[in-house]
Amino acid sequence: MAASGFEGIEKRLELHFSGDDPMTGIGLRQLDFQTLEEILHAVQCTVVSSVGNHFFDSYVLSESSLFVYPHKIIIKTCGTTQLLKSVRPLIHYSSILGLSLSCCKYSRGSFIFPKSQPYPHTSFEQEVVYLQNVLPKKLCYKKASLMPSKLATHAWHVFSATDEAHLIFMQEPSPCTNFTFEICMTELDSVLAGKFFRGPNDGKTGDSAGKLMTEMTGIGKINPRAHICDFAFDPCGYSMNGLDGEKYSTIHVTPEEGFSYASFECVGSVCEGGGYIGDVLKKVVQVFRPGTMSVSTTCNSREVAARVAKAVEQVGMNCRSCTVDEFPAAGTVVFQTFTTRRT
Ligand SMILES: C[S@+](CC[C@H](N)C(=O)[O-])C[C@H]1O[C@@H](n2cnc3c(N)ncnc32)[C@H](O)[C@@H]1O
Repeated sequence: MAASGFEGIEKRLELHFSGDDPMTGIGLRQLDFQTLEEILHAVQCTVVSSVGNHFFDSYVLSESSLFVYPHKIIIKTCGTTQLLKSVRPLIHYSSILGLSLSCCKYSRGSFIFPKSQPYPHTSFEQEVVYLQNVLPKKLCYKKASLMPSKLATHAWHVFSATDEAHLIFMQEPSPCTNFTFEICMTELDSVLAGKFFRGPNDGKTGDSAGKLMTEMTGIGKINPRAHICDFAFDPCGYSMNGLDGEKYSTIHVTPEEGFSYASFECVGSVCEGGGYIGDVLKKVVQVFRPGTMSVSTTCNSREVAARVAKAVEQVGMNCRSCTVDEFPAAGTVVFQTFTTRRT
């Protein structure tokens, strides 16, 4: 941990691969555990728990989460991890499976302790230069953007790069557009944050203490359909991955006073309807009651972001800013910030 405190803000990397995989159809899921551990070693984190379903494998990490789909990998890490150091080994090991990188998306919020970040994460400029050096030249449609907000300490950093084939594939119309929410919450309600501390010598494992926190905090009710893989750190801290068919969700909590932070991320479909999206957001706000929250929505339609503002305002938060930008292959990113309404 940095001398100042634990850096909860995650870095998030999503890589898409193309290539024929006639033998197995499971693509990247063929990467064995030892290979994944080697890749994570470069990032400076380890696996603490894992579970998979028919569609993907999910891993809770010492610093956040990893999701492995046949042609897509998502790694989210916090603390002082060096997430971008996973790109080179992932390109290498996927090529052995006959897969080649076709799209890269990198995003993160503003670090709480930016001076504690190691290379290549000391600045967004450095991260972008690093990515441009390691990515194959065919990912030539690229863009880096810092999306500001009215809150001086909250900006959203996004980089995306794609090859032509993936760009064309992403532009094909689809009846049910998918979206991704990346939610960052700070200044958590201290009573609610207290539920993510373990008692001294509680006699529980990380798994059993995690299960209890999932139940006691209401996290288990956010998506009752999801199969949850949870883990409680000692003396405090919590991570979970939710698996609902091919959709994942993930929550990470740093409950310490002074730098408390929680994140929620999920994928969904606009066809699920405004009611479902609003219901999920309201439940998330009620689990943590944050002072400040940012919601980054990645989608090909702007309609979802309007539903976000409506739902979050109904649970006592005011929208302070909304920034919109377009990225090749990633689509439209809408970055909204909210603060608790003072009564
Ligand atoms: C890994 S979790 C969740 C990280 C997540 N990005 C977040 O802050 O929302 C981090 C919390 O677990 C605590 N923790 C306890 N032991 C830890 C360990 N061995 N590795 C990482 N975090 C640990 C940290 O102090 C912090 O409160």
